[in-house]
Amino acid sequence: MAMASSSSSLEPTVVSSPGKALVAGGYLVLEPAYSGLVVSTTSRFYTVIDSISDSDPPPSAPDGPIQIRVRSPQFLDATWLYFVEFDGPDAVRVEQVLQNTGSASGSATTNKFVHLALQRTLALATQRRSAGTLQNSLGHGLDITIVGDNDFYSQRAQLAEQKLAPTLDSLEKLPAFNKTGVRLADVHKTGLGSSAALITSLVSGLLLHLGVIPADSFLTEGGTEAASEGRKLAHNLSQYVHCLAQGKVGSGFDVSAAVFGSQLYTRFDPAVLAPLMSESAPPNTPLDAILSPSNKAWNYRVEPFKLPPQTRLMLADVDAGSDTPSLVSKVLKWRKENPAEADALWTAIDALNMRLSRVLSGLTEREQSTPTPYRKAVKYISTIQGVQWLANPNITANGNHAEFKAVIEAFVEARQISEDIRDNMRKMGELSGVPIEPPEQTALLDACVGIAGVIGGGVPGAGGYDAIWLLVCDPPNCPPAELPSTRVEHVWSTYKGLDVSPLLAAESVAKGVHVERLEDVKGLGEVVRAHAP
Ligand SMILES: Nc1ncnc2c1ncn2[C@@H]1O[C@H](COP(=O)(O)OP(=O)(O)OP(=O)(O)O)[C@@H](O)[C@H]1O
Ligand SMILES: C[C@@](O)(CCOP(=O)(O)O)CC(=O)O
Repeated sequence: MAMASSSSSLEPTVVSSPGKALVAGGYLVLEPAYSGLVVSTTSRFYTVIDSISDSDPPPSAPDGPIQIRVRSPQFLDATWLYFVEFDGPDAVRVEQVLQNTGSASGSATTNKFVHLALQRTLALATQRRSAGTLQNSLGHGLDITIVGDNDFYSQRAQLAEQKLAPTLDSLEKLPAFNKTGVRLADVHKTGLGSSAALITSLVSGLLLHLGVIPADSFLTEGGTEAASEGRKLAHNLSQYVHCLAQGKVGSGFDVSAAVFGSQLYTRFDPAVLAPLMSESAPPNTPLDAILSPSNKAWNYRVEPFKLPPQTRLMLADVDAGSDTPSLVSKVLKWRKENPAEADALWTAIDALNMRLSRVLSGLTEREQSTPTPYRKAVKYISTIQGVQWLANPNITANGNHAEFKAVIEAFVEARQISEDIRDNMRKMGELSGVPIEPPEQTALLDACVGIAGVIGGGVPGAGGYDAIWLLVCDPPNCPPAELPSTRVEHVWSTYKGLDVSPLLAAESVAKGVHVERLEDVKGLGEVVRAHAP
């Protein structure tokens, strides 16, 4: 791979990556035999990397150690300072300088996700460039700001403080990168994959800023085949850092979505990371040979996916919360103890998941081949409940032809498949004693899929109590009051039994991690400058 010159310009390096919702394939996607359908979101994580300029030398002596200052301005006590020490030609250490932040608690916090991202990225950088070149790229050091769109963290308290109802309009009124008023350890996350998006944007930004990958690495789009070597390296390194920070090797669908965007994802064999999974690995552990895109052991598969035109993903944060790792361990324990029954169930669910992916992709093809019947069909079904979509015996009258009916039949099939997936995921939960779609979520989802214009829905990822997803018709030029999303919002805002709060996130059409311009991102320049050292 051609080395790029480091971006030692005064311009900051700004990189963003999307959040995610695993709409089909929870638990199955942990095994390479099965795939998961993951939608990347418009809600994104942003990393801004500035070089500490000569005019702003760090507090230590001008020729003191190289420093990396990291800030997360949305949180209290979320500033971390690191010293960078080069131990010989191919080893680098990144040590946190524990400073009294003057916080109420008086104690400095640590952040394993940030620390490991810095440490392992710089280690890889010294193995791809020379320590000397890297030291030049680092200069006095780096000033890094990381922020996530408001969706990643519950905004309930902020809405209540401003006496705003929990609606999409209210969420739009909140400041970008809103302060949470709490420490990271105390924030209510919403399940969009903050750690995966954070690590992907931070690692990708560092690789660019330090010239380890070419400046155009994230211009190409598409899945693994079309992706650049730089994007693939960012993927492998982000997967490694994320697994190390989380202390386990999950399926990696969240990092893959953060890197490549919406996709049908098939995991890599976790054995590829085994040699590196010790946090105490020596600073000069050889990373490049294992993490390089040329290492065929990275046998993940990414098939680009997008939701059908004129439909919209809706996500809700259900204020009940679940502990994903414990759900996963219980399901996998049951699967191990009941292999025959589990295999049959996994096979049935996988068949439904793959059909859902094909039917939704088939609808996109129909919009391209018969745009007018497609758009008329979406407009028609957006006004009536799913159970009535084929009820009209004269559906092909009044100038509507077979293609019109065929589109509606495809939407009916997508609806039926998502209901069948729900049935089987509930069965997985009942058999393993895990609340994957507990009764409270079933009641909420049943109420939602009965709304006119709603295609289907379910519990994303591991399920539990903390979120639901819906796919709804979203015809253009439709009065807001007649949109299915408006009807859904009303049901959510008046729902009794669970506290259901919408997220602004929709499906992102951008393909994963990409470079941003500071001035193009609403509120980002202000939040960076407001917290400049
Ligand atoms: N804005 C941020 N700045 C710094 N670190 C963050 C930020 N947001 C999240 N993190 C890091 O990510 C960790 C959360 O990772 P964890 O794996 O526990 O959750 P997750 O599965 O990514 O959560 P969710 O999917 O709900 O976002 C936090 O403990 C923190 O270390
Ligand atoms: C259960 C699992 O398959 C999905 C977890 O998804 P989520 O974190 O609940 O969005 C675990 C994994 O894929 O790593």
